[in-house]
Amino acid sequence: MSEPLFLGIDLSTQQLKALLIDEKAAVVHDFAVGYDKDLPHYGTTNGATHGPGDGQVTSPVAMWVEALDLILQRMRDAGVDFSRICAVSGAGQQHGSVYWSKSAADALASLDPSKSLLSQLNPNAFSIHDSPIWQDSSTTRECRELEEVIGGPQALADLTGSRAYERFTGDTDHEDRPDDYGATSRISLVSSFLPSLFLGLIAPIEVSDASGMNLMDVASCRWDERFLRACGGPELREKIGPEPVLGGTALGKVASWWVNRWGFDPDCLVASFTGDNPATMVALSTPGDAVLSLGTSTTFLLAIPPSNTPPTRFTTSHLLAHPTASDAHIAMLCYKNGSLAREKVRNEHAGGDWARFNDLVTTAPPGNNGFWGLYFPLPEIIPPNVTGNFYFETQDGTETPTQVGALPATAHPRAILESQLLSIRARVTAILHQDAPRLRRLVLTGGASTNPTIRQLSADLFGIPAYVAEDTSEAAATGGALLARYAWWKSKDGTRDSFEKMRAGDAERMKLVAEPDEKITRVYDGLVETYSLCENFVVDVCNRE
Ligand SMILES: Nc1ncnc2c1ncn2[C@@H]1O[C@H](COP(=O)(O)OP(=O)(O)O)[C@@H](O)[C@H]1O
Ligand SMILES: O=C(CO)[C@@H](O)[C@H](O)COP(=O)(O)O
Repeated sequence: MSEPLFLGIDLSTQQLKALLIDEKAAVVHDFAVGYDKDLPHYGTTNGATHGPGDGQVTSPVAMWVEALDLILQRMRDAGVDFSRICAVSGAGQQHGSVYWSKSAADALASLDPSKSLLSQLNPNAFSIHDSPIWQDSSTTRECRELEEVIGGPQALADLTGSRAYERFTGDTDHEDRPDDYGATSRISLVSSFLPSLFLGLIAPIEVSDASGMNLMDVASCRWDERFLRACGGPELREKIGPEPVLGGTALGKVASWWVNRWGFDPDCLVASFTGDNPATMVALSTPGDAVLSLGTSTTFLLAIPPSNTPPTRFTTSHLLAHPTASDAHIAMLCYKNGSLAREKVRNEHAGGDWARFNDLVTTAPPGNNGFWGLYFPLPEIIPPNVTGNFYFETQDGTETPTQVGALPATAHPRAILESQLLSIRARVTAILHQDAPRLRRLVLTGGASTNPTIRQLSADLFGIPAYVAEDTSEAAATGGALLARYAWWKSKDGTRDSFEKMRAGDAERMKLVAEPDEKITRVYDGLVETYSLCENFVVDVCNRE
């Protein structure tokens, strides 16, 4: 009998990725479909469509379905033996939502193996064809209304783990399309939409990803009627489906479409998928690690172990339920202006070339000769809703920044890296749980984690060694594959429980990529305050406008 494989799918902002691991968690294959490049007929920019309304950002749900059809074809063309896959799970960009029509359940239950998913599901299985995604910032009014009903931002954060954020699913605006909302039978998150396709029925939402909706009580991991009523009226309870489940819960076996079209084993398990950030934690985090995910967004993630002291809820960061441990949590900072803002600086000031960008970073010293740049091409999450580019100088030897109209062209690459990372550093101490072990490693992942200059600057600025996974920068898909393996491992013996026990025999596949230079770390210790002064200035200006 050939060795089992486990499939992890990650539907992230710019690409769909599929990764296969073996029983020892080694990566065997990985595949990707880039939305802009491989599916240009949807006309997305970096996987998204901006507008028509102010701040609205969506992705065509049909594009995601077609990406799945295409990645399966690529896997077959590369010789993947689908019958070896014992379980599938995965990850989805957080907060994005999919709206199933009233005929979706029948369409999913009767998929014809001679036809693609796209041709059978699009358009009729969906009541809304443009799925709101995490880059949306159009729902400020809904957010403030929800906070007011619940008793303010802190009260909402205490209950759901986060104050109301524009991208959070519960705050999505349905008022301007009551007919489409009325025609919706069920609402999935991206992470529950994918397993629905594998199962041939609509899957429940998973607890950690449910924490990004402002609808779930983050302590009990159950939907809360108060939020459901405030966000979607009485019918939202039905549309949202059953209570959330833990990540890696076996939900059933693959539908016959997968067996008959692609040759999956009829016993292949489908496990609950989670959000891409929680899946990244599943793949990478061990106690004492901080994870810095440099995908489209930048996220900084800390595992919060089970504790007698419940984790503090902040209105500036998120608290998520942990996907595999019902009594643990994840603290998260999330920035919208991550890779795309860096790409913009690279294109405008480094000829579109990462090597040139890196040269410019390394020719300037830490502190960038007193040149500061804060870049928010999209309305930011931290600090909330600031937009635009802001430049400062501290040239007179003092730490007080002065706003200036421009920077020397060569100063931008280092300026953006320093300001993005100092924003995180300025907030880390606050979100570290009192029982958390001292941070010993910074684990980097996502597209930009392949960049050696970004690795070194991260290690220097945080003052801890930077690591990456040995065999892939796709941590979310790896976490998904591990959740698949977890569901399969548990299914073999009813006494098996914890995810850590399953991982106990696995080799640790991490490599050290940058050691901090103490002298440079000390320079950055002294720059946190200056960064905060620049940021406060930006917040004041944007709030005045
Ligand atoms: N060498 C590099 N240096 C810096 N950033 C890079 C490099 N290679 C890729 N990236 C960034 O990685 C981003 C994509 O990361 P990825 O993790 O695939 O995103 P997502 O999972 O959100 O779709 C791109 O937007 C690009 O800016
Ligand atoms: O909004 C968030 C987290 O709250 C984002 O991190 C999304 O989950 C998108 O992730 P990437 O595509 O950047 O990995």
